[in-house]
Amino acid sequence: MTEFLRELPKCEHHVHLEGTLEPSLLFQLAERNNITLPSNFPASVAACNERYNNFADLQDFLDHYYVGMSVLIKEDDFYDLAMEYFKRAHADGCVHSEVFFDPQGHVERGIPIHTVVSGFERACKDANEKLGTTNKLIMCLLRHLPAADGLQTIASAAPYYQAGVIHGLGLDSAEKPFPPELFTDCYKTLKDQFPHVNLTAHAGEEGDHTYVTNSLNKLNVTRIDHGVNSQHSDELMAHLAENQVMLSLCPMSNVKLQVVKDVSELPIRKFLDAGVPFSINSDDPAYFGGYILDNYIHVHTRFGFTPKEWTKVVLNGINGSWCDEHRKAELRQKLQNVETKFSDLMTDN
Ligand SMILES: Nc1ncnc2[nH]cnc12
Ligand SMILES: [Zn+2]
Repeated sequence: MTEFLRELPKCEHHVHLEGTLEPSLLFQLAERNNITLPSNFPASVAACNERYNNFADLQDFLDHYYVGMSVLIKEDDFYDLAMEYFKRAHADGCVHSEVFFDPQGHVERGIPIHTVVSGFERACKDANEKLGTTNKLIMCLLRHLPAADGLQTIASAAPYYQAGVIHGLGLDSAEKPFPPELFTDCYKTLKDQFPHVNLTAHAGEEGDHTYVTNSLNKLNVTRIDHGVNSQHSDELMAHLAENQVMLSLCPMSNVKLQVVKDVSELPIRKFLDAGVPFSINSDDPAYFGGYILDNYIHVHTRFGFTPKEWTKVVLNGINGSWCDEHRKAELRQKLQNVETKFSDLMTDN
């Protein structure tokens, strides 16, 4: 079954490039860039891994994550970070990734947005040429910063949206007490300027289901990142299913950040049965102990989806991706090839 899960042409829609910073690369970059980490930062790879098993909640993780990213200084650092992720995801059978990054976390440290985007863009191109994967960049706004800061960030990123280098806008960082409606102007401003831009937002991770509803209604997003708390509103569940609004779920993240004690407590079977589309993602894999395939395996061992159910999940991921129709058709063909290869597994319901 693991081989079947590996070979499925998986799409990842929820991964923060800064969250793919493995401790080994973090220390390597700290040395390369002469960065002294704060004295309370874990001093070794082993100490990092121990710390990563003990996040109290989202904020506790974020406090560490923002310090971790301080080792990223040069264009090559951003390139190396993204390229490591693309190689790792490819080894897991991920064929298409839509990746978040947090420019404000770099610009506020004096790193020009151009340095960040150029490094990531070059990695996207190289991954496409060398690995055959397709990749899209989604810029996120940090919701703990004022919307005015978000508007400035949007203005500074306009050339990259114009050039098609950045494809989407997201909203991340501490969810409570920063509800989506604080960023209505930011989303509207970008969408007015670039009507083809794709919109998403983190919602319903720690915030309740109204964060999901308000992201849909006030920000006009077409996708929701996490969204697990949608389960508490029947009306919202029906809306998500009827309008095929995809949730980008991150099972291992939800355990590490204490949203649930175990993946088995997540409403994944409920979403599947209700026809709410979702994809399975790694969020911040360097911090949460697993990349995309590990997340698939965690879900499989808890929910025992049949191969047919898995192909449905993967098909929903392809359909919910922001790649063009030609690429989607290619990915559907890859999925059919896997179904043929594993036809002896596909006989049940
Ligand atoms: N899981 C998460 N939720 C909100 N913001 C994030 N930034 C990185 N990971 C995040
Ligand atoms: Zn996230």
